[in-house]
Amino acid sequence: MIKSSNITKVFNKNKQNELKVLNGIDIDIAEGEFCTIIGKSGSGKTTLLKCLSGLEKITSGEIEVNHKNVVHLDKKEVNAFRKSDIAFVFQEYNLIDDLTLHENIYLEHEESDEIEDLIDEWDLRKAIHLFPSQCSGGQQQKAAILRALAKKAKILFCDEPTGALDGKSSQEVLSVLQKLQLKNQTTIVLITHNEQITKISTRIITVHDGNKIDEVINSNVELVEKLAW
Ligand SMILES: Nc1ncnc2c1ncn2[C@@H]1O[C@H](COP(=O)(O)OP(=O)(O)OP(=O)(O)O)[C@@H](O)[C@H]1O
Repeated sequence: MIKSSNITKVFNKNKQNELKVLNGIDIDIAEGEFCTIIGKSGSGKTTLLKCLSGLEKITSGEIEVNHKNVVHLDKKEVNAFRKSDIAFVFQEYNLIDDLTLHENIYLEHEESDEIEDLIDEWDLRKAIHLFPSQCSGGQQQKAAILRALAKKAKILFCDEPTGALDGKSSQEVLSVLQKLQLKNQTTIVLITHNEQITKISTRIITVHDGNKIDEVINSNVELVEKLAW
């Protein structure tokens, strides 16, 4: 489903401030997996996620996602791929400032009962017609996750999707992600600093200084509801 071979990423290549951030990473994630990427701040996790999802161009190597080689797509093809194959939850939410949370969530997709139910379950209704600047970080993060879920993509990339959420909200969000994985076979690749999330993952990849230094297949995956948050 998501396969990378020896990918490298160098920012500002051949300039004074050249920075090698990925040093040749191989990844092979099957359909329906819940894969977490962990590692210290600055180790290259976000860059890796952006490269795997086609948001950032790699310097060398190959990436195949959903049977498409995403490295050699032209701009139009990359846009089509991003629109149809994947959804991305950004660490900084990336909501549009002058649209309400509701407008952000349904920017590209029709209103749906599933999303409306989650707006209620996640206690977002009271903020739904406010602009991002009028909302808490947690409310913005929930809206960013709902915008990604509204796409119903087969692959979901999430960069610290519970970073701004308290324990209860984290559990609610992760429970929805786990259901998508278990029932719809959605493939989830998620960056986290939260140890708990590794327990609900099928695969845990550790990145350090741009290298994959560890990979664990978890044969004892827990249900979100069974964990104490
Ligand atoms: N667009 C860019 N231009 C230049 N350098 C960049 C760019 N994006 C990231 N970097 C650098 O790449 C390195 C890795 O950053 P990255 O955001 O991938 O790390 P991370 O592991 O996700 O960190 P965190 O856990 O703090 O989010 C950092 O040194 C960062 O400054």
